[in-house]
Formats: sequence, structure tokens, C-alpha cells
Amino acid sequence: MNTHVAPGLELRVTPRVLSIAGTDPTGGAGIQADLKSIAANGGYGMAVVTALVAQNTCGVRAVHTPPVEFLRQQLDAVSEDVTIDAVKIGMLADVAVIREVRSWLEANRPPLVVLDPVMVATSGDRLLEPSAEQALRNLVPLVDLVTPNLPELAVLLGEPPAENWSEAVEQARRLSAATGVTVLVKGGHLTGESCPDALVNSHGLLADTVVEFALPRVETSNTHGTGCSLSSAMATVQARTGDWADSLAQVKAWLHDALVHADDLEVGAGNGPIHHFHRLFAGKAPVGQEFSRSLWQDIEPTRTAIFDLPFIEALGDGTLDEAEFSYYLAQDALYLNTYSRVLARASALAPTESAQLFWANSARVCLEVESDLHRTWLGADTAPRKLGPVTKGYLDHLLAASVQGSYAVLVAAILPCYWLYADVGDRLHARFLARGDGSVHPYAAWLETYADEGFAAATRQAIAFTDEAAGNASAQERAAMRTAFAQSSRCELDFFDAPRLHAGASS
Ligand SMILES: Nc1ncnc2c1ncn2[C@@H]1O[C@H](COP(=O)(O)OP(=O)(O)O)[C@@H](O)[C@H]1O
Ligand SMILES: Cc1ncc(COP(=O)(O)OP(=O)(O)O)c(N)n1
Repeated sequence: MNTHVAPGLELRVTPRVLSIAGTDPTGGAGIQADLKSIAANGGYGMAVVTALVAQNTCGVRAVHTPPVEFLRQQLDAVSEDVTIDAVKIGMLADVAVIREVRSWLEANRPPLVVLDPVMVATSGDRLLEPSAEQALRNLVPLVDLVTPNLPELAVLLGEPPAENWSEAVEQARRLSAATGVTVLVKGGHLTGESCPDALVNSHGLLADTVVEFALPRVETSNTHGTGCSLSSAMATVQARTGDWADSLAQVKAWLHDALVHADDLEVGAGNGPIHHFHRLFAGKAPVGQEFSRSLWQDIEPTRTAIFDLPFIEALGDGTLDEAEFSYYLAQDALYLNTYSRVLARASALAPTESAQLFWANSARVCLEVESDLHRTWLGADTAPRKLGPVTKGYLDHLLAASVQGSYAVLVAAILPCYWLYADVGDRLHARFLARGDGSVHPYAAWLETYADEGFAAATRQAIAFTDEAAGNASAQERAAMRTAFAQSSRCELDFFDAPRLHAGASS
């Protein structure tokens, strides 16, 4: 699953994450927000203060920057004692602070560094001296991820700010190309119903140059500290998963719900903070990926059996019998129609707005894929198709999960269809590309559908929502999730083997 783990990065369940940033006495931004965000995302937070900021939700009143010798003493006190798994850097105030942090980074080389290039607060007050902009630009190539908002992205490039999302992504491409660093470009400063973020790396570090995640924009003025919270959450989750895209899928869902619950806090008269601990306050555990990882391990024999199937072998090398492929697609179309209803049921049961939207959108996409199957592959084949015995068995299992009322068990039953297809599509597509002989592959278009980055992103989100559901479930419910996941996985195996057994019998 973690295809992009940086060399030397040792993944940890509870990463030790250091924030190097300025303060916010109202607790919404800066180092206070970072510590909450790190804890809410399952890390152990530590803090070195760069500057003391007299600010509140309405604005910044004064900034006091202690001597850099004291900054170095703080940094050394932490790093000489504690193993640091990840660092998040926020407000750096001036050139002297940047120089000191740079020198400490060069001497200590933490395995993972995320830089939020803080320049201006929401209130419009400056948090970085203009004379320090070049020094901050020069720091970017030293980090692993930089998370600028749109005005900061423009300053880093020396260009006017992007006015729309596609310009923002183009700017992120240029910054990544120039620095070699992965850029997390954020759409918070734009308007519109959707609030997109994208990971951009022009040097092949991600599955695709641009990996985008969008969730609905939350209507609230309480967005103080979103950038701080996002960057420290990314440092934390990345130190656990080792995969930027997985990390953003998890963090974005968490942040969305933290914004949804922001108004509950009633802090301050201006732009108030987000609700970092909305999960904890609702009696939920922080999110990790241990549960989904253990599910994936449980089905290791099933996964091996799938790749040993003659159907998968022949699909991969393009020698699959046409009748078998056609049977498979027709059954897939029948399957998707009901699967879409099952996804809609998950949306109806979902405990959060972000999960509700995700499953509802998945139900819609599923119907689009079904009609695309008819248009692209089955168009000429108008023969009425009967639900095959394997398809029926699989759908009966999913429908049973959808009527018994547990959201957690239902999403566990749903997940293998995403995860195993993404895995099969990915591997077969890679095998196809590795042939490199330019030969025509009759099923290339099908392989592309499932090796598609959009599908991979949806799979990561489905995994993140399953982990979230597991975090809220009782031990008994988690055991039922495990059983449901394993059974759906066996159904997937049988589904791939069904054409061999049943294609001849159907008309
Ligand atoms: N109203 C909103 N609804 C949903 N997500 C938001 C909203 N405002 C900001 N975000 C998210 O918060 C994060 C920080 O974004 P942004 O506001 O662009 O940066 P900054 O806080 O550094 O100015 C991003 O993940 C962005 O998508
Ligand atoms: C000490 C400190 N650091 C950073 C910020 C800016 O925080 P950010 O997350 O960008 O949120 P907004 O303030 O822009 O909402 C800050 N205010 N103070």
C-alpha cells in the first residue's frame, strides 16, 4: 500500500512530531493549534517557539521574537533527548530565525519535514518580515512538503496570485519543478461549493504529478488556523503512513469535520478556531490505519489466489477469451447497479457529513461506470443477461450487510470492491506497461479504468472512512467488520473466476 515511503523514514504508530512555530494565546493557530492537531491525528506533539504573538481571533497586536540563541537552545534541548519522527515548521518571523532553523535542520536532518510558509494571518497582519521572503524561498528545497496558501504560493514564485484553481495547480507545478519538493496547494482562499487541495510533484514521487482531493466548502467564518492544523496533521499522518496521498485523504476528511464543528466552540468575536477534537468530544478514537492494514493482511491468501487465477493471467497478457471477458463485463454491469444502491445506503447511515457525501458521490459514479460499460464494451452485445450465481451470492451478502443497520460493517463489506480492483488494475496495468513492446492490448482501456488515479484516490478515501468507522465501533462490531471484509474479498475472488465456470452456460 505504501508505495512512496521515503528512504530512511521509519513509520510509527504514534509519531513524535515537533512543531517549530509562533504562538497564538487564543489557541486557534500557531503552535497551540499544531499541538492539538498532532494529538487529534494520533501523534505525540512537541513545540519549539520561534516568536510570541499577541493575537486573538480578530487580529495580531504585537510580535516578540526572542534571541535566536534561545531558539537554538530549545531546538537542541528537544533533539538531544528525543527521537523526532517529523517536523512541522510554521511562522519563522525574520531572517535570523530562518537561518537558525536552517542550521539546526542541516545538523539534525529529521526524517520528515513539512513547511507551512506562514507570511500573513487571516486578519491581514504580517507574520513574516518582507525582507525574509528570499530566505524562506531558499528553505523550501530542504523540506519534504511545502503547504502554501494561494498568496504564499505566489510570493514563493515571485508571481501574481492565482485567480482560480487551475492557475493554482499550474503554479504548484512550477514551484515543485523549481525546488524538487512536493507542494500541497490549498483552495481555501477560492470561492465555490467545493474546496480542493492537491499534492503536486513534478519529479515522479507521487502516483501522478497532481493528486487532487476536494470536499465541500464548509460555510463558517471560523477558519482561523486551518493552514497550521493541516500542515501539522500532514506531518503526523505521513510519519505513520509514509504515503502523501493516503495522508491527505485522512487529513482532509478530519479537517472538513473540524470545520463543520468549529461553530460549536464559540471562541472569540472574529475568525474563531476549528474544532480539532471533534472526534474525541463525540467519544471517538483518533484515526489510524492499523485496522485497514490488518484487514488487508487477513486476506493475503485470497489476494494471492486472485493473482493465480487463469482469468487474471489472461486479462493481464491480453489473451483472455472474448466470451469470458464479455460475461465478466455483463455481470459487472449488473453488479454495479445494485452496488450503487448499497453505497447509497452507506451514505444514509454515515455518521459525518464528509462520509455521507463521499458514499453518495460514489453511488453516482458507480452508475456512470455502469452506463460506460454498456456504451464502451457491451453496446453491440444486446443479449439480456441473467444475474450469474456468483454475482447473486456477492450481492446477497452486500444487501444483507446493508439491511442489518451497522454503518461500520457495511463499509467493511463495501471496501474490497474498491481495494482489490485498484490493486488488480494497478498491477496488471504496470505489467502491461512493462511489456513496452507497443503491441495492441485488447483490454487496455479496462485496465486503465482501474489503474486510474481518480479511482486510487477514491479507494484511499474509502479506506480512511473504514478506519474511521472502526475507530467508533465496539470490539464486537469490529469483529463483524473483519468477517464482512473477508467474505466480500472471497466474493471478489469468485467473481474473477466466474467467467471460466459460467460463461459457456450463459447466452
Ligand atoms: N471553508 C472551508 N471549507 C472546507 N475546507 C476549507 C475551508 N477553508 C479552508 N479549508 C481547507 O483548509 C486548509 C487550509 O487552507 P487555506 O485556507 O487555503 O490555507 P491557510 O489557512 O494557510 O490560509 C485546506 O485544506 C483547505 O482546503
Ligand atoms: C503564530 C501564528 N502562526 C500562523 C498563523 C496563521 O495561521 P493559518 O493556519 O494560516 O491560519 P490563518 O490565521 O491564516 O487562518 C497565525 N495566525 N499565527
